[in-house]
Amino acid sequence: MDMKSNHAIEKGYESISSGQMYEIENNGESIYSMKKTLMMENAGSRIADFLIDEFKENILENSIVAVCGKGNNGGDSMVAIRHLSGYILARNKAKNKINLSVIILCSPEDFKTEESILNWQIISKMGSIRRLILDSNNIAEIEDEIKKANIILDGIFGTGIKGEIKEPYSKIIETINDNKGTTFILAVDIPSGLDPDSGKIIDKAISADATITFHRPKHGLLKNPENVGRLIVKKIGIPFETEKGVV
Ligand SMILES: NC(=O)C1=CN([C@@H]2O[C@H](COP(=O)(O)OP(=O)(O)OC[C@H]3O[C@@H](n4cnc5c(N)ncnc54)[C@H](O)[C@@H]3O)[C@@H](O)[C@H]2O)[C@H](O)CC1
Ligand SMILES: [K+]
Repeated sequence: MDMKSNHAIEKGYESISSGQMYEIENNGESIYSMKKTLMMENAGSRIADFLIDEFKENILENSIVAVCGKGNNGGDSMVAIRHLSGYILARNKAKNKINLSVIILCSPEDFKTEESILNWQIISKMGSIRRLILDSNNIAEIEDEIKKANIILDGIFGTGIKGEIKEPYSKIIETINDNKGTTFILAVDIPSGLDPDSGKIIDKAISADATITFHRPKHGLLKNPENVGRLIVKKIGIPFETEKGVV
């Protein structure tokens, strides 16, 4: 669903707070045994489907770069790249190296959740995907990869953003924004650096062409069209019953 404006809010897509979203996710896992790995898989596949739908055959040639933080926002983005790799390789048999890369702005040991560790393990075994890792690649290489991208997945921060943005995240956000106009910037869940509830820019934030968010929009996404761009909301199979007592 595309939210053209704040008024086109259909039943079941009314916005919620990030706290309510975490409660719903935790209900999904604790009451309905819907592991977060399943939620992440569905989120990542919705991102891939959106890009395939948006770019059609051009997706085969585009350089797509996922810029990942160490939280589950980065995890969603890694899932998306895996789905895109399968789609592109199936159509590009001649090419064994496709134009997909994953940049992780941390060291692999920094991944904490089962779901993001698992998705890094999968990605790190896929020869079709170029990987740049902050603690082994220098910032210039990472910035160069970002500058060459036709499509950037902003997977740096989602609802877990807190306080001042530390380096090198702040610089990377700037580098991504410098590409606006020549690169399609898709924010995963929340434009990184935006407060998910107030929509305020904490100190620096991604200025996205579009934001794809999961389950329901968070309040802040309806308050900052400048950074959010086109808002797409995708359900990811979390049982509706998880909202009982929360929404
Ligand atoms: N809503 C759903 O159903 C699902 C949401 N998913 C995705 O999960 C993220 C939230 O994941 P979480 O790990 O809680 O937070 P982030 O990915 O945003 O991680 C933040 C990460 O960054 C560090 N950090 C926070 N503030 C700063 C800062 N100011 N400077 C530097 N570093 C910072 C912090 O330590 C964390 O590690 C949500 O947005 C969705 O994208 C699920 O994957 C699928 C279901
Ligand atoms: K993001």
